[in-house]
Amino acid sequence: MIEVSALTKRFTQGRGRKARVVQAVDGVSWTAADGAITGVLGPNGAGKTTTLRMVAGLIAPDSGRCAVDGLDVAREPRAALARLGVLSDARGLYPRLTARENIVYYGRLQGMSTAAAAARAESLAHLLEMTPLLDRRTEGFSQGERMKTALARALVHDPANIILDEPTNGLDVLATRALRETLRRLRDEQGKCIVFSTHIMQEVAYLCDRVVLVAHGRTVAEGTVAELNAQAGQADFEETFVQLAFDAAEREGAAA
Ligand SMILES: Nc1ncnc2c1ncn2[C@@H]1O[C@H](COP(=O)(O)OP(=O)(O)OP(=O)(O)O)[C@@H](O)[C@H]1O
Repeated sequence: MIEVSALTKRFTQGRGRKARVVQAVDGVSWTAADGAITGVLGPNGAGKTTTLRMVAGLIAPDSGRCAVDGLDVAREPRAALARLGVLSDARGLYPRLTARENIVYYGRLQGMSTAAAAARAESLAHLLEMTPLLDRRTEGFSQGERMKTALARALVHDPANIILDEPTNGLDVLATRALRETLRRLRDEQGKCIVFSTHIMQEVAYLCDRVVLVAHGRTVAEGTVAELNAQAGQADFEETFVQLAFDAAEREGAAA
Protein backbone atom coordinates (compact mmCIF):
# COMPACT_ATOMS: atom_id res chain seq x y z
CA MET A 1 0.00 0.00 0.00
CA ILE A 2 1.19 3.51 -0.77
CA GLU A 3 -0.02 6.49 1.22
CA VAL A 4 0.61 10.12 0.42
CA SER A 5 -0.65 12.60 2.97
CA ALA A 6 -0.68 16.40 2.92
CA LEU A 7 2.45 16.44 0.79
CA THR A 8 3.91 19.79 -0.30
CA LYS A 9 6.88 20.75 -2.44
CA ARG A 10 7.98 24.06 -3.85
CA PHE A 11 10.85 24.81 -6.18
CA THR A 12 12.74 28.07 -6.30
CA GLN A 13 14.31 29.06 -9.58
CA GLY A 14 16.85 31.85 -9.83
CA ARG A 15 18.15 34.00 -7.02
CA GLY A 16 17.52 37.28 -5.24
CA ARG A 17 14.80 39.52 -6.60
CA LYS A 18 14.54 37.45 -9.77
CA ALA A 19 13.79 34.27 -7.81
CA ARG A 20 10.54 32.57 -8.79
CA VAL A 21 8.79 30.08 -6.58
CA VAL A 22 6.69 27.26 -8.04
CA GLN A 23 4.37 25.42 -5.68
CA ALA A 24 4.57 22.08 -7.48
CA VAL A 25 2.66 20.06 -4.88
CA ASP A 26 0.29 21.75 -2.47
CA GLY A 27 -1.07 19.32 0.10
CA VAL A 28 -1.85 16.33 -2.08
CA SER A 29 -3.21 13.20 -0.33
CA TRP A 30 -4.17 9.79 -1.70
CA THR A 31 -3.94 6.10 -0.92
CA ALA A 32 -3.24 3.24 -3.32
CA ALA A 33 -4.39 -0.20 -2.17
CA ASP A 34 -2.80 -3.62 -2.65
CA GLY A 35 -4.16 -5.75 -5.48
CA ALA A 36 -5.32 -2.63 -7.31
CA ILE A 37 -4.20 -0.29 -10.07
CA THR A 38 -4.49 3.37 -9.11
CA GLY A 39 -4.20 6.03 -11.80
CA VAL A 40 -2.95 9.51 -10.96
CA LEU A 41 -4.32 11.92 -13.51
CA GLY A 42 -4.05 15.65 -13.92
CA PRO A 43 -3.31 18.46 -16.34
CA ASN A 44 0.30 19.27 -17.31
CA GLY A 45 2.13 20.73 -14.36
CA ALA A 46 -0.36 19.37 -11.80
CA GLY A 47 2.46 17.90 -9.72
CA LYS A 48 2.14 14.20 -10.61
CA THR A 49 5.81 13.53 -11.38
CA THR A 50 6.96 15.57 -8.38
CA THR A 51 4.66 13.56 -6.11
CA LEU A 52 5.83 10.22 -7.51
CA ARG A 53 9.47 11.33 -7.16
CA MET A 54 8.82 12.08 -3.49
CA VAL A 55 7.26 8.65 -2.96
CA ALA A 56 10.35 7.13 -4.61
CA GLY A 57 12.62 9.03 -2.21
CA LEU A 58 14.29 10.93 -5.06
CA ILE A 59 13.41 14.34 -3.65
CA ALA A 60 12.39 15.32 -0.14
CA PRO A 61 9.00 16.90 0.55
CA ASP A 62 8.78 20.28 2.31
CA SER A 63 6.03 18.83 4.49
CA GLY A 64 3.67 15.87 4.63
CA ARG A 65 4.40 12.19 4.50
CA CYS A 66 4.79 9.30 2.05
CA ALA A 67 4.60 5.73 3.30
CA VAL A 68 5.12 2.39 1.59
CA ASP A 69 3.46 -0.52 3.40
CA GLY A 70 3.27 1.73 6.44
CA LEU A 71 7.00 2.56 6.36
CA ASP A 72 7.77 6.28 6.29
CA VAL A 73 9.94 7.07 3.25
CA ALA A 74 11.73 9.93 5.07
CA ARG A 75 12.35 8.05 8.33
CA GLU A 76 13.02 4.54 7.06
CA PRO A 77 14.06 5.06 3.45
CA ARG A 78 15.92 1.78 2.98
CA ALA A 79 13.12 -0.40 4.31
CA ALA A 80 10.40 1.60 2.54
CA LEU A 81 12.18 1.74 -0.82
CA ALA A 82 13.06 -1.96 -0.72
CA ARG A 83 9.31 -2.52 -1.03
CA LEU A 84 8.97 -0.23 -4.04
CA GLY A 85 9.75 -0.58 -7.76
CA VAL A 86 9.97 2.61 -9.78
CA LEU A 87 9.67 3.16 -13.50
CA SER A 88 10.53 6.81 -13.96
CA ASP A 89 9.74 8.93 -16.98
CA ALA A 90 13.43 9.28 -17.77
CA ARG A 91 13.99 5.47 -17.84
CA GLY A 92 17.71 6.10 -17.07
CA LEU A 93 19.40 2.95 -18.39
CA TYR A 94 23.17 2.54 -18.60
CA PRO A 95 23.80 2.58 -22.37
CA ARG A 96 27.05 0.60 -22.27
CA LEU A 97 25.52 -2.25 -20.31
CA THR A 98 23.33 -4.92 -21.85
CA ALA A 99 19.71 -5.19 -20.80
CA ARG A 100 20.64 -8.17 -18.63
CA GLU A 101 23.51 -6.27 -16.99
CA ASN A 102 21.25 -3.29 -16.31
CA ILE A 103 18.71 -5.54 -14.58
CA VAL A 104 21.26 -7.59 -12.61
CA TYR A 105 23.19 -4.48 -11.54
CA TYR A 106 20.01 -2.98 -10.11
CA GLY A 107 19.24 -6.26 -8.33
CA ARG A 108 22.71 -6.13 -6.75
CA LEU A 109 22.03 -2.56 -5.61
CA GLN A 110 18.89 -3.89 -3.97
CA GLY A 111 21.00 -6.39 -2.00
CA MET A 112 20.34 -9.49 -4.14
CA SER A 113 23.05 -12.06 -4.90
CA THR A 114 24.28 -12.09 -8.51
CA ALA A 115 22.78 -15.56 -9.02
CA ALA A 116 19.36 -14.52 -7.68
CA ALA A 117 19.34 -11.31 -9.75
CA ALA A 118 20.39 -13.23 -12.88
CA ALA A 119 17.64 -15.80 -12.39
CA ARG A 120 15.12 -13.05 -11.86
CA ALA A 121 16.31 -11.24 -15.02
CA GLU A 122 15.58 -14.42 -17.00
CA SER A 123 12.09 -14.88 -15.59
CA LEU A 124 11.19 -11.20 -16.02
CA ALA A 125 12.48 -11.28 -19.61
CA HIS A 126 10.11 -14.18 -20.19
CA LEU A 127 7.18 -12.34 -18.57
CA LEU A 128 7.87 -9.16 -20.56
CA GLU A 129 8.67 -11.02 -23.79
CA MET A 130 12.12 -9.47 -24.08
CA THR A 131 14.43 -12.50 -23.96
CA PRO A 132 16.04 -11.68 -27.35
CA LEU A 133 16.99 -8.26 -26.00
CA LEU A 134 18.81 -9.46 -22.91
CA ASP A 135 22.33 -9.54 -24.32
CA ARG A 136 22.15 -6.36 -26.37
CA ARG A 137 23.61 -3.11 -25.09
CA THR A 138 20.76 -0.73 -24.33
CA GLU A 139 22.39 2.03 -26.39
CA GLY A 140 20.10 2.54 -29.38
CA PHE A 141 17.14 0.68 -27.88
CA SER A 142 13.71 1.75 -29.12
CA GLN A 143 11.26 3.36 -26.68
CA GLY A 144 9.45 0.04 -26.18
CA GLU A 145 12.70 -1.84 -25.61
CA ARG A 146 13.84 0.78 -23.13
CA MET A 147 10.53 0.61 -21.30
CA LYS A 148 10.65 -3.19 -21.00
CA THR A 149 14.22 -3.11 -19.72
CA ALA A 150 13.43 -0.34 -17.24
CA LEU A 151 10.32 -2.21 -16.07
CA ALA A 152 12.27 -5.44 -15.58
CA ARG A 153 14.83 -3.47 -13.61
CA ALA A 154 12.09 -1.91 -11.46
CA LEU A 155 10.67 -5.37 -10.72
CA VAL A 156 13.93 -7.24 -10.16
CA HIS A 157 13.64 -7.30 -6.36
CA ASP A 158 9.98 -8.36 -6.57
CA PRO A 159 8.59 -5.27 -4.83
CA ALA A 160 5.04 -5.38 -3.48
CA ASN A 161 4.47 -1.81 -4.72
CA ILE A 162 5.16 -0.39 -8.15
CA ILE A 163 4.98 3.19 -9.41
CA LEU A 164 5.17 4.05 -13.08
CA ASP A 165 5.36 7.57 -14.46
CA GLU A 166 3.66 7.71 -17.86
CA PRO A 167 4.70 4.15 -18.69
CA THR A 168 3.14 4.05 -22.15
CA ASN A 169 4.83 7.25 -23.33
CA GLY A 170 6.22 6.58 -26.79
CA LEU A 171 4.99 2.98 -27.00
CA ASP A 172 3.21 1.58 -30.04
CA VAL A 173 -0.14 -0.12 -29.75
CA LEU A 174 1.25 -3.64 -29.29
CA ALA A 175 3.79 -2.60 -26.67
CA THR A 176 1.05 -0.65 -24.87
CA ARG A 177 -1.22 -3.68 -24.85
CA ALA A 178 1.59 -5.91 -23.62
CA LEU A 179 2.33 -3.49 -20.80
CA ARG A 180 -1.33 -3.31 -19.83
CA GLU A 181 -1.53 -7.09 -19.76
CA THR A 182 1.60 -7.27 -17.60
CA LEU A 183 0.19 -4.75 -15.11
CA ARG A 184 -3.08 -6.68 -14.91
CA ARG A 185 -1.21 -9.91 -14.24
CA LEU A 186 0.94 -8.29 -11.57
CA ARG A 187 -2.24 -7.10 -9.91
CA ASP A 188 -4.36 -10.23 -10.30
CA GLU A 189 -1.76 -12.98 -9.84
CA GLN A 190 0.56 -11.30 -7.37
CA GLY A 191 -1.65 -8.73 -5.63
CA LYS A 192 0.72 -5.84 -6.31
CA CYS A 193 -0.12 -2.26 -5.47
CA ILE A 194 0.36 -0.39 -8.76
CA VAL A 195 0.27 3.38 -9.22
CA PHE A 196 0.73 5.06 -12.54
CA SER A 197 0.39 8.50 -14.04
CA THR A 198 -0.90 8.98 -17.54
CA HIS A 199 -2.55 11.44 -19.91
CA ILE A 200 -4.38 8.73 -21.83
CA MET A 201 -8.02 8.47 -20.83
CA GLN A 202 -8.50 5.11 -22.56
CA GLU A 203 -5.77 3.62 -20.42
CA VAL A 204 -7.55 4.71 -17.29
CA ALA A 205 -10.82 3.17 -18.37
CA TYR A 206 -9.08 -0.09 -19.35
CA LEU A 207 -6.88 -0.49 -16.34
CA CYS A 208 -7.60 1.57 -13.27
CA ASP A 209 -9.53 0.28 -10.30
CA ARG A 210 -9.31 3.74 -8.80
CA VAL A 211 -8.42 7.18 -10.09
CA VAL A 212 -6.96 10.17 -8.27
CA LEU A 213 -7.49 13.46 -10.08
CA VAL A 214 -4.98 16.17 -9.22
CA ALA A 215 -4.84 19.83 -10.20
CA HIS A 216 -2.62 22.60 -8.88
CA GLY A 217 -0.80 20.12 -6.65
CA ARG A 218 -3.94 18.94 -4.83
CA THR A 219 -6.37 16.07 -5.05
CA VAL A 220 -9.61 17.35 -6.60
CA ALA A 221 -11.50 14.05 -6.87
CA GLU A 222 -11.00 10.36 -6.17
CA GLY A 223 -12.93 7.20 -6.99
CA THR A 224 -13.66 4.60 -9.65
CA VAL A 225 -14.24 5.78 -13.21
CA ALA A 226 -17.98 5.12 -12.71
CA GLU A 227 -18.05 7.10 -9.45
CA LEU A 228 -16.23 10.05 -11.00
CA ASN A 229 -18.51 10.00 -14.05
CA ALA A 230 -21.51 10.05 -11.69
CA GLN A 231 -19.98 12.91 -9.67
CA ALA A 232 -19.49 14.97 -12.84
CA GLY A 233 -22.83 13.90 -14.36
CA GLN A 234 -21.04 12.64 -17.50
CA ALA A 235 -21.06 9.36 -19.38
CA ASP A 236 -17.67 9.88 -20.98
CA PHE A 237 -14.58 9.86 -18.77
CA GLU A 238 -12.75 12.42 -20.91
CA GLU A 239 -15.57 14.90 -20.24
CA THR A 240 -15.43 14.01 -16.55
CA PHE A 241 -11.70 14.63 -16.48
CA VAL A 242 -12.01 18.02 -18.20
CA GLN A 243 -14.80 19.06 -15.87
CA LEU A 244 -13.25 17.90 -12.63
CA ALA A 245 -9.57 18.62 -13.26
CA PHE A 246 -9.51 21.63 -15.57
CA ASP A 247 -12.50 23.42 -14.10
CA ALA A 248 -10.99 22.92 -10.64
CA ALA A 249 -7.72 24.33 -11.94
CA GLU A 250 -9.54 27.36 -13.37
CA ARG A 251 -11.45 27.96 -10.14
CA GLU A 252 -8.16 27.79 -8.21
CA GLY A 253 -6.62 30.23 -10.69
CA ALA A 254 -9.52 32.66 -10.34
CA ALA A 255 -9.37 32.49 -6.56
CA ALA A 256 -5.61 33.12 -6.48
N1 LIG B 1 13.16 20.75 -10.56
C1 LIG B 1 12.22 21.66 -10.75
N2 LIG B 1 12.52 22.98 -10.70
C2 LIG B 1 11.57 23.92 -10.88
N3 LIG B 1 10.28 23.65 -11.12
C3 LIG B 1 9.91 22.37 -11.19
C4 LIG B 1 10.87 21.31 -11.02
N4 LIG B 1 10.20 20.11 -11.15
C5 LIG B 1 8.90 20.44 -11.39
N5 LIG B 1 8.74 21.79 -11.42
C6 LIG B 1 7.47 22.49 -11.63
O1 LIG B 1 6.51 21.95 -10.75
C7 LIG B 1 5.24 21.88 -11.39
C8 LIG B 1 4.74 20.43 -11.35
O2 LIG B 1 5.57 19.65 -12.22
P1 LIG B 1 5.38 18.08 -12.43
O3 LIG B 1 6.43 17.64 -13.38
O4 LIG B 1 5.31 17.44 -11.11
O5 LIG B 1 3.95 18.05 -13.10
P2 LIG B 1 3.20 16.85 -13.85
O6 LIG B 1 1.83 16.82 -13.28
O7 LIG B 1 4.00 15.61 -13.79
O8 LIG B 1 3.14 17.43 -15.31
P3 LIG B 1 3.14 16.71 -16.77
O9 LIG B 1 1.80 16.10 -16.91
O10 LIG B 1 3.33 17.88 -17.68
O11 LIG B 1 4.27 15.72 -16.81
C9 LIG B 1 5.43 22.43 -12.79
O12 LIG B 1 5.04 23.78 -12.80
C10 LIG B 1 6.93 22.29 -13.03
O13 LIG B 1 7.40 23.28 -13.91
